[in-house]
Amino acid sequence: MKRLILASSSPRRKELLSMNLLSYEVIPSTIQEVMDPSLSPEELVCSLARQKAEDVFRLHKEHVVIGADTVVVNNGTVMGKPAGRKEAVAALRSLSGRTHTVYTGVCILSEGKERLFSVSTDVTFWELSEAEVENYVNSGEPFDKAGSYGIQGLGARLVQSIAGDFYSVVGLPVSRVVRELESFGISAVSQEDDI
Ligand SMILES: Cc1cn([C@H]2C[C@H](O)[C@@H](COP(=O)(O)OP(=O)(O)OP(=O)(O)O)O2)c(=O)[nH]c1=O
Repeated sequence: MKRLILASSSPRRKELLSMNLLSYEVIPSTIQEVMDPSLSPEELVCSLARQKAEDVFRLHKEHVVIGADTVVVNNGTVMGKPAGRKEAVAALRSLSGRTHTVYTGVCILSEGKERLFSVSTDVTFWELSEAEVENYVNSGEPFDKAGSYGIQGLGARLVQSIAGDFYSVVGLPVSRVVRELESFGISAVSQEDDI
């Protein structure tokens, strides 16, 4: 039977799959993420998701592999994870009082079959004071996250509203993923199994 492999080191993606799927294995990809400026945000996240999935699929062709990538796009600027404190502070200042878009690309691969798609979600931030930005960066939460915030954590208080899939902002549009996985013969946990 085909097993599901999550080609990701993201604890969030792991959690979101755990909430919804019977079993899977985690084998993070080792690709170097390069932000190609000639690509649209949709093309960029799809390309990176595919590179991650392909990297792991190469050695596990008998299974189903899923890769994903998330970026934040604010006023035309594509933001990944911050390189350090300064970049995190600058990113949060630039997001303050504005609406940005979070793009997550997903690639699901099995022998002879591929599904590649992206999901976009608009997120509006409250106007942030300098103290709020400093305190949030001091929490350490921004450093492993695209756009320097985590909507699922302390970052929740920065967010005024969202339009779209919350879980896609967190790193995996899990309801769409579960539906797509059905066509690969991977089914979700039933309510009975869950209780
Ligand atoms: C905007 C946002 C991003 N993120 C996270 C999701 C992703 O883990 C991360 C974006 O970086 P990615 O490069 O997409 O993923 P990753 O490096 O964490 O993991 P891998 O490449 O091994 O799959 O930002 C949140 O957790 N919450 C948020 O609100």
